[in-house]
Amino acid sequence: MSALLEVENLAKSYGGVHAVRGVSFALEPGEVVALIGPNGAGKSTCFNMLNGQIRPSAGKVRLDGHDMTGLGPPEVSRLGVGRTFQITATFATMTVRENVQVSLLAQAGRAFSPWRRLAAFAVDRATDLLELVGMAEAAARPAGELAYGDLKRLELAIALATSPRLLLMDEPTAGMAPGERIILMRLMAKLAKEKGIGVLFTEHDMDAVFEHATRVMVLDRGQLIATGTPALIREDATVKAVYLGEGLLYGEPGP
Ligand SMILES: Nc1ncnc2c1ncn2[C@@H]1O[C@H](COP(=O)(O)OP(=O)(O)OP(=O)(O)O)[C@@H](O)[C@H]1O
Repeated sequence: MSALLEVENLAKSYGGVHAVRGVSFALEPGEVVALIGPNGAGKSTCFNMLNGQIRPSAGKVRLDGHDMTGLGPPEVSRLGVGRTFQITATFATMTVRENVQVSLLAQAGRAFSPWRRLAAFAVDRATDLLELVGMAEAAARPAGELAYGDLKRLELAIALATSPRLLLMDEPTAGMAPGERIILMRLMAKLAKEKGIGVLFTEHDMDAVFEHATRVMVLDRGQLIATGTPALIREDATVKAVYLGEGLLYGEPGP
């Protein structure tokens, strides 16, 4: 049986710059996998290839055994790959619920139009999703009024509206207060476990990585240099060497 996500020898070059080279891994339903690495390691390029924003120079990406290499973001999304971004992508003047409804509408293959009555579309489903992320009470508020942590939870509901089997999360806790980070990461882990969603996330906060990832993959200069449990990665000599001086693995300042 094939894994949920299979990545085989994925590569992307820009002229002479090998942003990503020979990256291979698999991800199973319910797994929460962190993709970490120093600045410029190739994390964003990998993500952009997985959701179809960038066409790979070489390699294959399969979802449930179906080749999705080279497909664009709408097709990739329809196949079941959701994504949240480092900079949240919501409509500020719409209510929290309407933001989720727009995503549900798009998922149903219907474009948003001012003539269609958005207010009546899939209200229950939108409310269920907001409940799932703990945002039901804010349903009628304009998204632009939300605190940052709440906005991230709304963004998660928007991504879940596409019924993803694989969720790509780009630095999910960036810019959040420590308490909010814990809430979001626990929610992500719970959703993965309960709904069997595979999660791949990038993160600079190593506490979040070591506490919530079931597996950690380390990229350096475009190549995977280590893969393993958080405990193994924390003690890996090669990984330590890559991060030496950045003080990232243990939250200590560099020399
Ligand atoms: N469009 C592009 N043209 C040329 N080089 C690029 C382009 N996009 C990325 N690169 C290069 O590819 C490498 C990987 O970049 P990428 O943004 O994927 O790294 P990253 O791990 O996401 O970094 P960060 O943690 O800083 O976001 C870098 O050397 C970067 O300069």
